[in-house]
Amino acid sequence: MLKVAVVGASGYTGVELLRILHGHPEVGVTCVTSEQSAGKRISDIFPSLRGRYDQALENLEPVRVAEKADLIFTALPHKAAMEVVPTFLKLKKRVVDLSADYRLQDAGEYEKWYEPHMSPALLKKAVYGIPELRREKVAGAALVANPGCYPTSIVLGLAPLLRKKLLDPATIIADSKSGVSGAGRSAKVDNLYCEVNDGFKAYGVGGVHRHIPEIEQELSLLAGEKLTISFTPHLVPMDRGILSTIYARPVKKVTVEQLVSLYSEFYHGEAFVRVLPLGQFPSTSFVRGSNFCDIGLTVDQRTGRVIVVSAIDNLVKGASGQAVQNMNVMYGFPENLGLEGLALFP
Ligand SMILES: NC(=O)C1=CN([C@@H]2O[C@H](COP(=O)(O)OP(=O)(O)OC[C@H]3O[C@@H](n4cnc5c(N)ncnc54)[C@H](OP(=O)(O)O)[C@@H]3O)[C@@H](O)[C@H]2O)C=CC1
Ligand SMILES: CC(=O)N[C@@H](CCC(=O)OP(=O)(O)O)C(=O)O
Repeated sequence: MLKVAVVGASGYTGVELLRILHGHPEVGVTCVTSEQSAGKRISDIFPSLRGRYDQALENLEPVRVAEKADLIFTALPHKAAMEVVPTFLKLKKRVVDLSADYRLQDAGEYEKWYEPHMSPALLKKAVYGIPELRREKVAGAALVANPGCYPTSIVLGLAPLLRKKLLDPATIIADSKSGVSGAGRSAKVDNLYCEVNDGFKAYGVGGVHRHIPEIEQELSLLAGEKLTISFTPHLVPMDRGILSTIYARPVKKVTVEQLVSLYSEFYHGEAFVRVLPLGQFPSTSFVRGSNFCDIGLTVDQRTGRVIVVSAIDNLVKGASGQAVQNMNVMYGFPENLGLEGLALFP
């Protein structure tokens, strides 16, 4: 039995990890932490866990956490994660970090978009964990940087076209919409019911969202050249889900049939990427609660642009499901263990 700790278990991605790990036959959760609710039972905060996870939330004391677990999921805000991850690694524990702290390879970029990095040497050692694209490196990693939710939907959405160098890399526009759980569980006026329930808004407009360097890093690696993108996130009145609509100009004429066959081949054998048949496009409802990324494809006949629509659940393939998928790869478990049975809502 692999002993795991969920650090930040009182947050949305933390409780989603518990939901998923409950169905994982190889894992026992030996430690859960919280900042404000230490001492309370986790099932008092999330009553759906009653009878399954009733243990007390602990304060985050890294050495104590490390004593109790072999693998630690850090489901903390950025900065809080890099305050503890180096200690876990020093104590020879493996870490899947759900925050943004180890996703960028370049400390200067991290400082530009976030703040000065506290353990820049670890940026080179961390593996950006999209298993479909980097399975072997994930398998041997001590520290996996679990990707952001928007980046997951965009990187999986563009990987086949970029690897085959079929896109003009200067023409990519990604327009993404997220449910409100993407902003986390802590109280913020912008996320109150009356602020979000009856409207649909863009935010981070004009190339300022902190996921931009992460998306550009990964797309540039796929393309084999440095590229920039236009990215605009939107907040939608729903709990969960991300839908990204991505536009780009192909370098040569491509048909819809060719696109569907390119993607079907690229993702052949992947448990969690579903390329939809010609003429079909995903909805966030298709992937709700599951670890799937659904992708629909077409070519705009008037402009010649390729259009990719990808849908994920931000808390599952966009966070905790992908984290468990990474864990499965790291420990040699079947990659879909504990993930296959997640609800398929009709
Ligand atoms: N929500 C999403 O869809 C996604 C989130 N992520 C990333 O995953 C991480 C977790 O996100 P999410 O679960 O949404 O966040 P939440 O705000 O819902 O939860 C954060 C958790 O961290 C704890 N915490 C906060 N600050 C500290 C601190 N200084 N020391 C110790 N514990 C602390 C909180 O405890 P308490 O409850 O006591 O405040 C809570 O358990 C973030 O980095 C986020 O950006 C990544 C992909 C998707
Ligand atoms: C709706 C919403 O607010 N979403 C968050 C992204 C959540 C996320 O996954 O970001 P990190 O993992 O990189 O922290 C945002 O736009 O900041």
